[in-house]
Amino acid sequence: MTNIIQSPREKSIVFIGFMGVGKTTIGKLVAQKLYRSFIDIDQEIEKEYGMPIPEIFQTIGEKAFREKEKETISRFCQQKLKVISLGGGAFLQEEIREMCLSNCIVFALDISWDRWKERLNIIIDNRPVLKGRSIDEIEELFYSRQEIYSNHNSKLVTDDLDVEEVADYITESLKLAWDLYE
Ligand SMILES: Nc1ncnc2c1ncn2[C@@H]1O[C@H](COP(=O)(O)OP(=O)(O)O)[C@@H](O)[C@H]1O
Ligand SMILES: O=C(O)C1=C[C@@H](OP(=O)(O)O)[C@@H](O)[C@H](O)C1
Ligand SMILES: [Mg+2]
Repeated sequence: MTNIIQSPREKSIVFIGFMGVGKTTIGKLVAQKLYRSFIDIDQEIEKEYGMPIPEIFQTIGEKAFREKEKETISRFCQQKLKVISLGGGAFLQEEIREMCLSNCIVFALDISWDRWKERLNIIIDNRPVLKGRSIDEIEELFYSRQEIYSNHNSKLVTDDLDVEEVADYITESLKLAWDLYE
């Protein structure tokens, strides 16, 4: 896909990373700090179907969800000046990786397995992909997904940072990079 957006300052910012790392929370905060509109791809799909993600998985199945995910990302990643948070499985699709990397600034949020484990209880109910898996299977999934998240323009390990600190760090580093470019 060709890069239709020229100036780095205008490019939309896309957050990627494993489920529960903070893409939705941080994306919303970064959007506020940059005065941009925020798009959460899962929330867009939820609006369209009028039901939460676990019910969408149950009703249409994961394959159809992945198609809808691709179609929704394709629509938003071609727009400029947005902050867009993807679902953690989106980057499994090569077409999604390509369209985001060619049009947007892709920011990976990373976390260690030990820290992530502490978050499992608060996120599992809304993550159908984690349901019914043992902790060992989830650990395997966590590590097997890491390679897809290495396709990024920038990355931050969030282990020792609260959400405000993460959002501030990202906002400031983006502004610095934009100033250097000009
Ligand atoms: N840096 C952080 N420190 C502590 N808790 C966090 C942090 N980032 C996210 N969280 C919490 O983790 C949970 C999952 O965050 P969410 O934004 O939904 O992640 P994702 O969109 O990547 O699945 C939320 O309860 C959120 O408040
Ligand atoms: O990693 C995944 O396969 C998924 C991640 C979820 O988004 P979050 O990463 O925001 O939890 C959501 O898209 C769906 O439950 C599938
Ligand atoms: Mg999310």
